[in-house]
Amino acid sequence: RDGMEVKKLQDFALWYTQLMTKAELIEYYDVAGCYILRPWAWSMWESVKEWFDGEIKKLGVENACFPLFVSSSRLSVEKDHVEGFSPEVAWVTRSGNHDLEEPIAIRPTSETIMYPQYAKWIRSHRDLPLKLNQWTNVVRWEFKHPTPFIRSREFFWQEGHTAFATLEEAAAEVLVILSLYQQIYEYLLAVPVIRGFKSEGEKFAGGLYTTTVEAFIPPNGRAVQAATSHCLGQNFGKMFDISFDDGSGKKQYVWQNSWGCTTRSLGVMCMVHGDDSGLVLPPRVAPIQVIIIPILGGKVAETEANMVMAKVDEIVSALKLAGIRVKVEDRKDKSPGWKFNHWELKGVPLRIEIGPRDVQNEQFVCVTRLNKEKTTVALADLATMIPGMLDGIHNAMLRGAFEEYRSRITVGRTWAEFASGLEKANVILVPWCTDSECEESAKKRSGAKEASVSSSENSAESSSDARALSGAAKTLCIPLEEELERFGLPTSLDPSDSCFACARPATKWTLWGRSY
Ligand SMILES: O=C1CCCN[C@@H]1CCCn1cnc2cc(F)c(F)cc2c1=O
Ligand SMILES: [Mg+2]
Repeated sequence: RDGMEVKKLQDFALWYTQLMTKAELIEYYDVAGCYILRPWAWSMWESVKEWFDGEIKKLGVENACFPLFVSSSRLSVEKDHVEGFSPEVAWVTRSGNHDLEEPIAIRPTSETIMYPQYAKWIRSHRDLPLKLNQWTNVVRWEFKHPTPFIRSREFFWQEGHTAFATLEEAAAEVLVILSLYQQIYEYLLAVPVIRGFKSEGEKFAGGLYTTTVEAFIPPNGRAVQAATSHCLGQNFGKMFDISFDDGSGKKQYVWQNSWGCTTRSLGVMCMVHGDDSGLVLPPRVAPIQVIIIPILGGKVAETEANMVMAKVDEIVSALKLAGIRVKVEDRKDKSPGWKFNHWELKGVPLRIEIGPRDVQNEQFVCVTRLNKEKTTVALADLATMIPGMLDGIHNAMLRGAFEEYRSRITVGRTWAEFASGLEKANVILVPWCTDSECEESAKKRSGAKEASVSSSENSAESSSDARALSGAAKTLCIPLEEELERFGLPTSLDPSDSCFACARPATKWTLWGRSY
């Protein structure tokens, strides 16, 4: 009953929701769209947070904590910043059985909470740059199909909010943060992502431009925005009068950025790496990296059992000394077979099996979760072998996912090639004019009945899941040139190249696809 009951490519949505509870990451909750994050999940968020927090502190970013609540008048300071989002705002209207004078919103993001204070703190160029971040939870009352980690009404994230005297400084930081996000995914989670710019139609409307890291979910061929780093320009400076004396007595508005990465990152990792036996965890965030299972079958004499457990204790201390997160699975009421399945379901990267004969031979058996490969290792080599094996597992996971992502990118130049890429549930790199009208009509045209029906036929997306997620394609990003090179994709466009969707001249290679 405890193992996975559905295969990943058989019904991907069902596989994922089952995986969430069977791997003890999540418990479902009686408020729709909200989930309990159990220790196995929270520990991985803590690993992401520990690494990223260390990196932004190297950049001089300081953490702070602003209030959870925002008054209605404060929230709606700028119409177009909030009006499109207002259906998502959750409100507190009562305390006890008394209505509040004025309803109070729960923060969906913190610009309107932080920036009036920025205006008070920033007066002179000497007050710049101001670089604050906060690790918080936010609430957005989404109506789309909730999915653990991927889309929930409450989620955890960090939100960075920085202010500079010049656009050059802001523009540089946007890309530095974007590369840190790429490292969260590739260095910590072994998930390949493509860095790029959002189109005018997909960017954060309150900002100047938006950069993004886009991940890919092979089973249903959908892309997912994995983190975002916006250059806000002087828009919020003008909105909140965040200005400074530039030293010559002249008043200047600040140039700002804001950037965020959420617990969605954990869902993306589970989707990309999980298999029919359960989670496959990247070693750098695995709460347990090595599980030791002593093999003390019934017939083993007590003296032998004591000998094995003594050796197990030595192994544990050697691994802990090497900084490895290790646990001994020595429950008496579970069989070895049950234990193998359980820790495979939990996704622990390495399993060590050791019985009396292994101890006599001064060796142990090591099983790699990723490919179930068994190797016999000499006990003497333990402390040097294990860290290297874990790095090897990470690199193999990243390489495998990278090759899979690359294999699902169709390069097209015409609408027909674009549509056939969509039909294969791929993402498509096409020459595009970057015109917003063209984007809107191409989105509609791609969502037309015939195009969307076939997507569920060619991917593990069940029909119910296909309904929950739209069949239309949209722009995902305009990849950075170095990303096109890294993926072995075309980088240059001829002046004669026309847009895949309209007659205008194409100006940018652009990634399109269905997305979450
Ligand atoms: O995406 C980020 C990174 C972290 C800081 N914020 C930016 C922009 C957030 C864009 N956004 C996104 N969602 C929102 C939902 C709301 F209900 C609402 F009132 C406002 C927003 C909203 O401004
Ligand atoms: Mg949203």
